[in-house]
Amino acid sequence: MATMTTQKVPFVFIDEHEVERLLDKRDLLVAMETAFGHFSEGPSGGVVQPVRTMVPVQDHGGFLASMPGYSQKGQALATKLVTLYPNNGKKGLPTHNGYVFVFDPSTGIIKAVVDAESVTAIRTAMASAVASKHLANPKSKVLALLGAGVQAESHYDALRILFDFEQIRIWSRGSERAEKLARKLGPKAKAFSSVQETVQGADIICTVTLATSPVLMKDWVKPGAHINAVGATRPTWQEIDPELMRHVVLYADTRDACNKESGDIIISKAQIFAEIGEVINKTKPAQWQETTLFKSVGMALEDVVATNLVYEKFKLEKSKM
Ligand SMILES: NC(=O)C1=CN([C@@H]2O[C@H](COP(=O)(O)OP(=O)(O)OC[C@H]3O[C@@H](n4cnc5c(N)ncnc54)[C@H](O)[C@@H]3O)[C@@H](O)[C@H]2O)C=CC1
Ligand SMILES: O=C([O-])C1=[NH+]CCC1
Repeated sequence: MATMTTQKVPFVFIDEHEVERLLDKRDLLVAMETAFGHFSEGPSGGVVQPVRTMVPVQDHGGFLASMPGYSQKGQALATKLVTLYPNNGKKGLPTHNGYVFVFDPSTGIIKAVVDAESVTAIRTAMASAVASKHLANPKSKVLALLGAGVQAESHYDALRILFDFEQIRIWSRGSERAEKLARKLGPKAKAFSSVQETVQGADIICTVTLATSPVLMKDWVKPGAHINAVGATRPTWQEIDPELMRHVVLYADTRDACNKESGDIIISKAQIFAEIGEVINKTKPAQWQETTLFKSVGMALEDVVATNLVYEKFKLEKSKM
């Protein structure tokens, strides 16, 4: 065996509690907006992010996703390994599990292993917040959450940074979970038993379910509303009525991934108008007075940006000890 001349620095392990403590949501909002701009700039933006690999684990109804990404301008390199097992919910287990592996881009040496469940919850919601900042009415007062799981709660946490909601309406298949979340979010939140009632008149609608067929219908959506469509990340899965998909001004986290992975886009044949990064770069307009929909399937870049912030904060705290 070859002898090593230097000792590798051991990597740190950062669990979900530390992620929640270290990750400042306002910092993440700014960092993510900047990174989306870099992504949609093309090669000069310095982002490398292939469309992820998804391995179906068919006999167990699950998926393993491998999501590497690099931001040259942010000097951040990471890869997430995450599983999606929709049936885990029925067993009382988390439906998304995994870790983000954070590397030093100058040496390729691993610096940290970070809990992916918490990172995914926070960064996905923050991507929707960035989109809502540009695509929703700034005076939005009524938020509708379809789904009452991890993403429903993190979406409320992220969006309330930007909007002063008067009502938070929650629907979930199985009303118990919606009622539980409504109690947790406080007096402005209320559980509803029908999707139509939940979304009627809502300014911002977030679809954060594990549905595989449409739950949100065109005629129920107020003209000028903004929708963050976050679930249905497989080519045969849908959350949104195809009529609605064709009727909205459609924005995406990334064209390539959404055209490959989003059943809502593939099945409806709806055309993506712009990436959110193009709106940020002002190369495409934010048509926020129209009915808009931001389709996200998830970007490695979001994990790269979020874990870089977590690690830098961790290092800063360590240096002061
Ligand atoms: N776009 C992105 O970047 C990301 C998207 N996701 C997706 O967001 C969605 C929500 O994720 P989590 O909140 O973490 O999941 P979760 O398991 O915590 O919650 C799922 C929610 O969907 C409901 N649900 C389950 N099956 C349903 C069905 N057939 N019809 C209607 N509702 C159903 C559950 O009752 C629950 O309220 C999932 O589709 C997930 O894969 C998750 C992470 C990142
Ligand atoms: O981006 C992501 O981490 C995921 N998108 C769908 C399942 C997990």
